[in-house]
Amino acid sequence: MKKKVLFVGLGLIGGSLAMNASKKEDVFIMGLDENEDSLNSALKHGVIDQAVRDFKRAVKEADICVLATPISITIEYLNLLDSVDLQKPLLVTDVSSVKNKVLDAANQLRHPMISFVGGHPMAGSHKQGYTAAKPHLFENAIYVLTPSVHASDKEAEQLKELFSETNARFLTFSTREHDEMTAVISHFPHLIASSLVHQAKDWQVTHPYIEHLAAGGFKDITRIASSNPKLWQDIFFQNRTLLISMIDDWVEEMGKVRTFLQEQESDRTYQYLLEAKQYRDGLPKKEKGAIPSFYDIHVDIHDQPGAIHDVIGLLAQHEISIKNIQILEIREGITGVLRISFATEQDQLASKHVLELHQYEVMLQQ
Ligand SMILES: NC(=O)c1ccc[n+]([C@@H]2O[C@H](COP(=O)([O-])OP(=O)(O)OC[C@H]3O[C@@H](n4cnc5c(N)ncnc54)[C@H](O)[C@@H]3O)[C@@H](O)[C@H]2O)c1
Ligand SMILES: O=C(O)C(=O)C[C@]1(C(=O)O)C=C[C@@H](O)C=C1
Repeated sequence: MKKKVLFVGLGLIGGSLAMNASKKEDVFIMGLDENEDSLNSALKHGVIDQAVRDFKRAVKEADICVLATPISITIEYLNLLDSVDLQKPLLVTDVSSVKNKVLDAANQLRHPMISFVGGHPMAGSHKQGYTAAKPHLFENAIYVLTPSVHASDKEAEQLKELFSETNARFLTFSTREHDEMTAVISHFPHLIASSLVHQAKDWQVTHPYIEHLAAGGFKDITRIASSNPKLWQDIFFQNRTLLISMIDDWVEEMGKVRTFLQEQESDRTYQYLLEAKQYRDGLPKKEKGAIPSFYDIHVDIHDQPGAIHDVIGLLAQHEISIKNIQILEIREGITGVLRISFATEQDQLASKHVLELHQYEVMLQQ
């Protein structure tokens, strides 16, 4: 018999995960989303087998429930679970970017049929909604698991199996470790990106031309400031305490740099920049994932004649040679994805640049 999986929230993350789970022949997917357009599209594309609207009724039928809504809503759904008259075991997971309050709610569940293993795929985008979902979003990404008190390795293995098509790499951390690391590497950088945009906006009052000078550097470092503010408001408040202490550390750090400049300490300034460069350059580029990767990019293309030819043609014009090309996904009526491999990082970056100049959406696979 097929395993029944209920996805609550079919946005960027829920939709992308459902696209992967739907590749499994032994899985029947139910989808629930307050956005009717997302539900209908997911049904039409075969990403879900059934659209449902009543959470309590649907969750009774499910073997696994994936909560992929904004974090505060995920907690509301978790709080409903004890009042459901479950007749069979239910494995619940989530995708929330902050784990503390989610795990508090999960650990408080008393229903003997429920087990909970928290999940957080460490990949995403500044875009939102089902239309931004992509099956390859998590390829070679880290997928953090944070088990609750109501879970064993068996349940974690079930999730790894359900999401094996993502080609993500699963790692288990405690809630605390997870929230501290994501505060440093994801949430605080987001806050800084937004603050840099505010600074530019303030300067624009006296320097109206400033927006036209925004080139690669500013755009690279502030891309994430274009994300959904509602989602990030939720993330900031869920990880509020850690973020406050990181703001204090940052102010102290800036004070240090300010002194270097004030006191004209050019050697220490150089050393500061050098150490940052060395750490940044040393970040792992190729995590060993399930797919052996070269220097890959993923390019979104439209399902229309000549689409692949156009991409290859552009790269050929710029004398960038391709080592391998693969169609990852083309479903009728939705964007497809090409994976293109290069021999060198230089070719990888050059191809991204060329394709983006021609309005293609390109993701570097690192
Ligand atoms: N965006 C990212 O980069 C990213 C990455 C990893 C994890 N996450 C986490 O994933 C979760 C979802 O984020 P997302 O980026 O997919 O957002 P999203 O806005 O793309 O998707 C959220 C979905 O939840 C639906 N929804 C909202 N309220 C609902 C309700 N009460 N009942 C049913 N459906 C409801 C929305 O209609 C939408 O389809 C968040 O918890 C976030 O922390 C986000
Ligand atoms: O790539 C982006 O746009 C993201 O912001 C993705 C990102 C991140 O890397 O910080 C954001 C939030 C998540 O919880 C995981 C991943």
